[in-house]
Amino acid sequence: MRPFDPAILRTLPQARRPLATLAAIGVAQGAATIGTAFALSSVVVAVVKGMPLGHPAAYLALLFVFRGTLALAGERVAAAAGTSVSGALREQLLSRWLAQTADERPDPATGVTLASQGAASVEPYVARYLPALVSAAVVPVLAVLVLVFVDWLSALVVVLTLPLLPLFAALIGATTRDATERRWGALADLSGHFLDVVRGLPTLVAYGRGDRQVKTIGEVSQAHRRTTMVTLRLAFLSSAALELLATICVAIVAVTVGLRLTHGSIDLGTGLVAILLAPEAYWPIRRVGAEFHSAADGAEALAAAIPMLDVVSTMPTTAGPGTLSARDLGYTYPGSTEPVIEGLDLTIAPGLTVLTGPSGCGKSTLLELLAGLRRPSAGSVTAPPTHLVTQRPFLTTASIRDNLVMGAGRAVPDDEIWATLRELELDGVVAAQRQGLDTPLGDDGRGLSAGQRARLVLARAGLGSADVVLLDEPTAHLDDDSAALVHSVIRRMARDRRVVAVTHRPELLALADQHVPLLTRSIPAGREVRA
Ligand SMILES: Nc1ncnc2c1ncn2[C@@H]1O[C@H](COP(=O)(O)OP(=O)(O)OP(=O)(O)O)[C@@H](O)[C@H]1O
Repeated sequence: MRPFDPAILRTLPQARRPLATLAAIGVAQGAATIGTAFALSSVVVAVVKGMPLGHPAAYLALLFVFRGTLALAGERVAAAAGTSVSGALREQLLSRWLAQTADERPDPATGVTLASQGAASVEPYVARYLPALVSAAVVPVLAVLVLVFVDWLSALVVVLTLPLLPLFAALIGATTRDATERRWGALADLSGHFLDVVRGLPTLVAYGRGDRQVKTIGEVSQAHRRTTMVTLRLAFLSSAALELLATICVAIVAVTVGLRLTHGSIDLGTGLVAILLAPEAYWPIRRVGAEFHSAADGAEALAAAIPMLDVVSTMPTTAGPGTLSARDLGYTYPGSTEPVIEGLDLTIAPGLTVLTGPSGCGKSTLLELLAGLRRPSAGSVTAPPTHLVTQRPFLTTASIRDNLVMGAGRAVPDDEIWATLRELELDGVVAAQRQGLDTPLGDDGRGLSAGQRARLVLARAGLGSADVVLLDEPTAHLDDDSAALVHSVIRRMARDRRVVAVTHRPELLALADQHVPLLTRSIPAGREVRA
């Protein structure tokens, strides 16, 4: 974990301007702090020597107001920068993953952790840690430079003792890095496990296995708690250590100034400026040390996210309008040694093509390869943009209308939507909802039956603009009557598009123009063309 990775400026250009503003504010704060030391010592000297207080007091008041304004501006810019950078990071991660194949994307647990907690933890990194880092780079240098002119002996003490702070901070940082990595891993485990349990909750409860998960989640949470406590302990200890060190260093300056004051080798004003300036040289570095712990998660998340944003991904399918084919296609799942598909040559003719084959032979995998969602391990796929309806189609928490027109890429008039719904006998279901097409759907289409969901995603495919529609078991959840209706819609859809459907239903097979039976380990068992 580096204190600052310049890659953040390249990958997240939104960070450049606020960071430059924060740097400018940091320099101004440093200058104002030095000015305050002079003004304060003038006030004290005036009080001690009975001189007029007016001017020094006015300067001091002005400087306090100026510093307050700078602090307010800094807080505002930092907060805005934190939110905008973490939002931009989340957006870029998601759009990058969407442009990648399923094999290249991180596993769901890592992805969810990085895009949620990871992106959120970048906020304190940008809003608190980076401004502190800028101050630490600017203010001590300014303070020491001024001290050289004011009192070179105090400057020498500061220059000799100051490096101890970053040295200690670096030593503590090295330990923190390992603890943060462990904490990050524990968090990803917890998120992944929680995600799996929430997904499988109905099944677990139905089989009376819910209680076991309570125990497992308890164990994973305890592991996360332990790693978090280690990080917190380190944070408190290191803050205390840096605080102590800085206090000792300031005390050395104060003692030397005090001794010289009693010997009369230095005047009160100079001595006071030296004593007031010395802490300003140490304070910004102490603050970096303190902020470092709350920002460590953000730095870790950025270290994980930036390489993902740098990956340039090309879609595995070559767009060829009017052509949908595979040549010597092979596919092996990552981490597996056994290919699921091997040496597959396939040309999909216009009309309706039905893929059949025993369970597990790779039909769904083949559809994902044709859709460009997976990168072939061997051979190639040539395909125009496709619309894939999977066995577990995606419905989002938006209105029915938004879910329907998601793949259209154009403004779809309501008449067309209702006509498509009517074709699938869904118009009654939607019209019965209080808000009609504007009715919001819950996660995963909650509020609709499995059969209604299957018909809704078919309506979405019908409204879509892709030339090729790939359907994975489109009638698996439907009764015979609904299946017959869906089959006739698919048949009509295949009049002006290429439709490839995976099915176990002989009724759909009977309507096919082309039949591609696949054997185990998807080698075509000879092609059978019906029409
Ligand atoms: N993410 C994955 N990682 C590793 N192996 C996988 C993955 N998904 C599927 N497989 C394996 O690949 C093979 C083909 O799976 P696929 O889902 O393509 O079969 P299918 O023919 O569509 O099956 P079904 O008719 O039961 O839906 C199976 O043996 C399956 O275990």
